Amino acid sequence: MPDRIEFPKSIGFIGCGNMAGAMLSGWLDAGLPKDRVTIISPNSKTGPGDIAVERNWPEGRPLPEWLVLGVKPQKLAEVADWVRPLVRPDTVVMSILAGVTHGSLKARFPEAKAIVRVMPNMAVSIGKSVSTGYMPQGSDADIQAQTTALMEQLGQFYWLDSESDMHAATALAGSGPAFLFRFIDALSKGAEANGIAPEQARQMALAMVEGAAQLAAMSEFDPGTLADKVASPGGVTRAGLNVLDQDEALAQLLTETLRAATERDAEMAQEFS
Ligand SMILES: NC(=O)C1=CN([C@@H]2O[C@H](COP(=O)(O)OP(=O)(O)OC[C@H]3O[C@@H](n4cnc5c(N)ncnc54)[C@H](O)[C@@H]3O)[C@@H](O)[C@H]2O)C=CC1
Ligand SMILES: O=C(O)[C@@H]1CCC=N1
Repeated sequence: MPDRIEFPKSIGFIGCGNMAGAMLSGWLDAGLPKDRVTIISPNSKTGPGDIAVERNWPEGRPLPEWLVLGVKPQKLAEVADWVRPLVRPDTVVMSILAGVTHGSLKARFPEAKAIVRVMPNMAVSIGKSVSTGYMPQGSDADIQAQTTALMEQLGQFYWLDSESDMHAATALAGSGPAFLFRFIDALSKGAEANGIAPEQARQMALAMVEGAAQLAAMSEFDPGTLADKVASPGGVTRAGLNVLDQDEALAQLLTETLRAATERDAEMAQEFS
């Protein structure tokens, strides 16, 4: 468990859907007091922790110290015009938007004290994300430290030196859970095809992945070595690994998967910045 931190006195969320909502849940669990949070979003009535969702910044409420941008990248242009007045010289803007560059955010919110990009994943809600962050060199060290502290409440956190690395980091750590969910689904369907009842196949596939991931995380051996430890010569596992390893089928598939996601993130940087 990370140390308990001093949360900002006030945090606003512009958009609080799947991802920003999961971050907020994680922070509430980590001790962020609800009364420091303001959520603005057009659709729902309440957000995580039953916090009321507002349509506009509530009249008379002091502007937030930190403002988390949680809308889709496609919405940024539309949202920026009315969000700009909420951003003052003492506001830190945290963006979770895929692709959208620091420079573009700076151009939209020139008054901000600092702009920080972070790329979380959905496991923030259980404190198990692996997230990355980017701020240009020479950025305010205190803000960087506060960002680290905030993000470490949600799992592991790594700063990237180069913003362009955010593309590959987003593909691996941001999108990665979706790839793994597909993998679990495929394992489950494979077991079904071999006669295991669907619900049991799903539960077994999930439990196996959870156990294997924890074991790999705790092990002194790297995953490649662990795979070989499971496989007896001429045995069951080797027969399966031969399929995955034939012409490096799985390695190639995942390389292509990550390349496609990385390239899309770079494209989005052009489209939405
Ligand atoms: N879903 C994920 O696993 C991850 C998503 N992200 C980023 O998080 C951002 C949000 O993605 P999701 O949470 O998946 O989408 P989402 O659709 O669940 O959330 C977007 C939220 O923005 C709200 N919204 C729409 N128009 C708005 C407006 N004009 N003003 C205020 N709020 C508005 C929506 O009502 C919704 O609650 C994206 O920029 C995405 O790149 C980053 C990492 C992982
Ligand atoms: O799919 C997306 O664009 C976002 C970024 C990473 C996860 N979801």
